[in-house]
Amino acid sequence: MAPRTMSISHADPARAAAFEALEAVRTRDAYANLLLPRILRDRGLTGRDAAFTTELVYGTLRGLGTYDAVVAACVDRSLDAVDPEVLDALRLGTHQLLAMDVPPHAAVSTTVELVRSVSNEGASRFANAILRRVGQRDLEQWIDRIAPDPQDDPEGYLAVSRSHPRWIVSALWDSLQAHRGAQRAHQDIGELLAADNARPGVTLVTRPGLAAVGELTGLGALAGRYSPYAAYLAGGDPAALAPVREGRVGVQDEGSQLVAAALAAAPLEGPDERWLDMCAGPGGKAALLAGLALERGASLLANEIAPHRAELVRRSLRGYGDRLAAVGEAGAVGAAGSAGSAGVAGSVGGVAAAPGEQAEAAALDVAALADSADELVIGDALGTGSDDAAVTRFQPGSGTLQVIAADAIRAPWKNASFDRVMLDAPCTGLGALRRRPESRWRRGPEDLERLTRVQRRLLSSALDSVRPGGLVAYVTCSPHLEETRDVVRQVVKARRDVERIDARPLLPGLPELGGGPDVQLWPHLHGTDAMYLALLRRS
Ligand SMILES: C[S@@+](CC[C@H](N)C(=O)[O-])C[C@H]1O[C@@H](n2cnc3c(N)ncnc32)[C@H](O)[C@@H]1O
Repeated sequence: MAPRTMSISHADPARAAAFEALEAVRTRDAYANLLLPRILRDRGLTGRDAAFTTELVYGTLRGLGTYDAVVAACVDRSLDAVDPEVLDALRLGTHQLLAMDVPPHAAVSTTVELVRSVSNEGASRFANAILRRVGQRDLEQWIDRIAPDPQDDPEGYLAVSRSHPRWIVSALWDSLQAHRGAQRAHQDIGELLAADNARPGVTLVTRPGLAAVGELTGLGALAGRYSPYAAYLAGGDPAALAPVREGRVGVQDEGSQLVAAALAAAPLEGPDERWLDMCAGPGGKAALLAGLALERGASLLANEIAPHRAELVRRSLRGYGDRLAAVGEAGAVGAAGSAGSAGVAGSVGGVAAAPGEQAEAAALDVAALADSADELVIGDALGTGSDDAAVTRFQPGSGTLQVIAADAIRAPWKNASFDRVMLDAPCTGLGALRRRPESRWRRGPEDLERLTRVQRRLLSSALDSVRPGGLVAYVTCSPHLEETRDVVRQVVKARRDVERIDARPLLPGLPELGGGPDVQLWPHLHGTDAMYLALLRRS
């Protein structure tokens, strides 16, 4: 990347940074939300320039489907025949012309300059001609002109006008229909897709026992609408807040908070001492569950197949380190020690991240990370072994936390070991498209077969792991019916020991939760990611 950075350094710095990000997303499968802060830092962009670049990158990636259709209508060849670098620049220019408050002459001239610096004089003349055509209409006029007739082809119309791949429009519409009925689905689909295109605000989560929402409202945040642990940050960098740096507060979508809290709140007969988070990386739900477990003297085992993500789980739990050390339990967090064959992630209490690392970890949007490519790691394919020694160090009922790295399909713990199990399964992430602007263009329906096979196996393993009478929460950040309702139905049907629980009363105050027993949250209705929750009891 270094030569490219140098070659465009004389172009407008904010736009050059946006171009660099777009190119990395296209060529290296980079994640914009992880990459952009580094690019901004490297180029010394702050304040308004950083905000401009961020909007340019996120907006362009979200609007890519619409913008490509507009550009395609302006060129006399297929888009495949346009130099990919020139096409990236044209996308950036189109976003400025159609969706940003940038004077048209500035949008065109700066983009032409950018093309000149990354390509040649001919390409810059080409870009100039195309962008002048783009600028002849506003977005609405372009959509009228290029999108299919909404009466003849409603999905095709929405795909172009709301910039989503058609298969995603279709999957989201099916899910809305299943949960809310045909009429509401028809009314809602446009709003849902629009919500995917709006940048979400930053939601904070207070770790129970370590911070309270009042501390955050005192710092200018607004108390969350539904989750008692949530606060909305009005602006600014969450990593700059002391409670975030200290690991007492995290960044987490309110929907993720609600499904974790629902599992903790579900009535349970018998002991309530051993909790398991089966697929815990990077640790957002584990950190909330940890606090809720500790409040009642229960212990949490947080498991994650990928060792580097188990390390993120460990970091997300770091705020509990001192408390646990003070309890002084044998085998408490801190006892797990060195890695076994499965890569035990190590102790929470004993490891202190360097200050820089802490700030970086704090700045990570855990909900965004949950959909990184790693989530498609499939346990059985990797053949990760187990670490029985690590699991036996787990001390139920003594208020301990432990992080291990193992394949939950070949669980290293004994059957019926746990009272409550969270299974936040690897999924397509279609419920969090607003957070990951590029992900809609990366996923394909072909991902589903592999994912649903893993999801079924993980859910069977979760049900084996919980004791009779114990509870399993099956959660995805996707509303796709195949990886939510269908997975649960198939697994429950194949067993005689599972009862479905109505999850709706466990999310008090939330409107429009549908007919149950499962809960599907929606960005356009609840302001959360489209989290799915099914609650199951093993009989
Ligand atoms: C949706 S993410 C979990 C997000 C997490 N619960 C949170 O709130 O931060 C799914 C995780 O499951 C992990 N995973 C995938 N297959 C697994 C397996 N067989 N065993 C354990 N973890 C697995 C992925 O690496 C990924 O970190």
